[in-house]
Amino acid sequence: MSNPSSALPRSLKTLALFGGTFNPVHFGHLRMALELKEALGFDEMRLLPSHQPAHRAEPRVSAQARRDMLALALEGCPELALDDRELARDGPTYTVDTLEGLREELGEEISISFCMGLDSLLGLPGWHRWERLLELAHLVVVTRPGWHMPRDGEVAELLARHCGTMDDIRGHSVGRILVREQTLLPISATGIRSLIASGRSAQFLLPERVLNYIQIHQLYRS
Ligand SMILES: Nc1ncnc2c1ncn2[C@@H]1O[C@H](COP(=O)(O)OP(=O)(O)OP(=O)(O)O)[C@@H](O)[C@H]1O
Ligand SMILES: O=C(O)c1ccc[n+]([C@@H]2O[C@H](COP(=O)([O-])O)[C@@H](O)[C@H]2O)c1
Repeated sequence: MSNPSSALPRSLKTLALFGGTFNPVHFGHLRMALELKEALGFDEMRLLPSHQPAHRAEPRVSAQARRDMLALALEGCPELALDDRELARDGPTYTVDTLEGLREELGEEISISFCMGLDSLLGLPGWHRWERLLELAHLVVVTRPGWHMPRDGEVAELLARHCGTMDDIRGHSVGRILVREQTLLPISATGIRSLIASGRSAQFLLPERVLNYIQIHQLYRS
């Protein structure tokens, strides 16, 4: 007699990572991570601050301070975790290195998803060894207002080849791209930095504890 459980689709443990400069972390990031975790049912969602962002000028605020603000923001939120492994590596922070390290640590029998806004996906062909990324993880992409799915080019081809569902992500450890429409809060770290630099208030855009940290350490003042 056949085993009925053999007909069930495979279901792996699912880990999601949401990487960013987080300079500073704000409610847009936090809501995006929490909503993704709840809506897609990831077992774990980690926020991953980058050390020396590969593709932009080095932030004036240290990686340690950006990490500390993230830790403050996550206090009292057991749904989201901090993963500060990128801070331990010198040189430019490349996602491919992080994912290779995670694979070495966790093995092949776990589904890993790297989450990003659509703006980040459009820049993917500029990422270091970008073609390797889908051999190490899935990508979960959240559409952002003002940004449109490409109709042609490398990213459009990538989407067509790897497009998948949450069932695919649970059933495979790597290789799918899930695109999700989600309402994002219209908040940006650039906007917050410029408010503070011009002496205005950034209250209600980011957690109070993070704002206090910014005030105590006099960050982002012009
Ligand atoms: N308001 C937002 N809601 C959801 N996701 C966001 C929001 N802003 C940025 N993201 C996403 O968060 C990730 C990290 O972004 P980042 O740390 O650069 O934040 P940012 O606010 O865009 O910063 P900056 O204004 O300095 O570029 C990226 O994948 C980006 O698409
Ligand atoms: O690996 C790369 O080449 C690469 C290039 C650009 C961005 N990333 C990653 O994408 C995430 C979002 O980056 P950012 O700068 O928009 O906050 C963050 O985890 C970065 O390390 C990675």
